[in-house]
Amino acid sequence: MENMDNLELLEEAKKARLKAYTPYSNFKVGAALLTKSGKVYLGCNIENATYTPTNCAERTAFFKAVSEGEREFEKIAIVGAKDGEDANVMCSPCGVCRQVMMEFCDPKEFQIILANGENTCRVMTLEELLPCGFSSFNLK
Ligand SMILES: O=c1ccn([C@H]2C[C@H](O)[C@@H](CO)O2)c(=O)[nH]1
Ligand SMILES: [Zn+2]
Repeated sequence: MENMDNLELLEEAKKARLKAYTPYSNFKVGAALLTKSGKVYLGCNIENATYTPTNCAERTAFFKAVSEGEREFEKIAIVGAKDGEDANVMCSPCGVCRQVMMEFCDPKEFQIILANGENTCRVMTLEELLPCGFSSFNLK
């Protein structure tokens, strides 16, 4: 699936969203992460009764991929909404997830695909979502 387009990736994110474990917020998120080699890793949010250990969909997808040896990423599609509401509403990644993306992605190249109400999407670079981000380059 090397040339997977943004709408196809969004469809994968919607499938991932069906697996979300959200008994506390009822806000379900799905993410589909495309590697440079063309593989797709899906993630959903996973909540916890003590709240803090909750993992976002985006980080689930990244951690699954990284734990399988992946290090190079092209783009991620994200869909999120309350149960029973339109999942094509724009759900942008939280600050913690943006920082995790910063660890593995070129901020000028990595694309974040957000769905909107018409099921078309807005595409932003990581740099646009996390300007002046801190990364391993700062520690060199
Ligand atoms: O981009 C986002 C924003 C929120 N959440 C999750 C965390 C929590 O389970 C719920 C409400 O914040 O949505 C994500 O997975 N990704
Ligand atoms: Zn997050």
